[in-house]
Amino acid sequence: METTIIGIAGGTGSGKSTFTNRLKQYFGDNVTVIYHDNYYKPHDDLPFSERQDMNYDHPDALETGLLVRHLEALKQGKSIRCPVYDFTQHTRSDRTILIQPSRVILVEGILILQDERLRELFDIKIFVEADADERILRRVVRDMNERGRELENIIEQYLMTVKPMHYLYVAPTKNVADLIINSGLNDVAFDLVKTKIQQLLSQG
Ligand SMILES: Nc1ncnc2c1ncn2[C@@H]1O[C@H](COP(=O)(O)OP(=O)(O)O)[C@@H](O)[C@H]1O
Ligand SMILES: O=c1ccn([C@@H]2O[C@H](COP(=O)(O)O)[C@@H](O)[C@H]2O)c(=O)[nH]1
Repeated sequence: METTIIGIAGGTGSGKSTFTNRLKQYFGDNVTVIYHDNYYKPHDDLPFSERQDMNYDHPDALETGLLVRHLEALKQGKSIRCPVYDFTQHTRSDRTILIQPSRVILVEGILILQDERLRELFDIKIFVEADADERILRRVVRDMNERGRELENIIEQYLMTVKPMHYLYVAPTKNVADLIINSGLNDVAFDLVKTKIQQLLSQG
């Protein structure tokens, strides 16, 4: 089976999960989704207070080599066990998820287009664009509701690491994207990518 891998990047809060999850909801088991976020390095050897202050927006924070090996295995028709990251604890959980190979694989994450090995594996590279003020506002709401964070901590992390790393490592990757999408809720972009995936699935 041929495999097409689509990378979906964008800054934090840009709407890349929203866009990816909409495709997953539409295609169900015909499409596999892998989140780079699940490949954050584990730090259970450190106390929570130290884990809280780490830079999670630098490429070195992620075990990207493992993701590369997993994508290569999926391309070869092998299943993989994907790690599961726990954002409330800032470390990897004990769980893994069994992921089966499929015709189309979506890979989502802030830094996926920054890594040359991943770029080589992607057949289509998408960047979801959104203004910085909208992204941080969404992140505040999301991190407080879903990731157990407090406002002060979100603001400090944003100014110390998230914002500078975004401009150093994430924003420049817009230039290597095949497609730049204005918002994760963009219906035209959704229809275009949906049609492309339908075409790939019908080719088998
Ligand atoms: N265009 C949009 N308008 C309003 N809210 C949005 C939009 N895109 C995403 N959101 C909301 O913002 C939050 C973060 O979006 P998400 O897709 O998780 O971002 P990312 O995966 O890029 O960090 C979610 O609660 C989502 O529902
Ligand atoms: O332990 C961690 C690991 C990551 N983060 C933050 O997550 C975002 C990336 O996730 P998005 O869903 O794209 O927003 C990244 O900006 C890291 O700062 C974290 O806070 N803690």
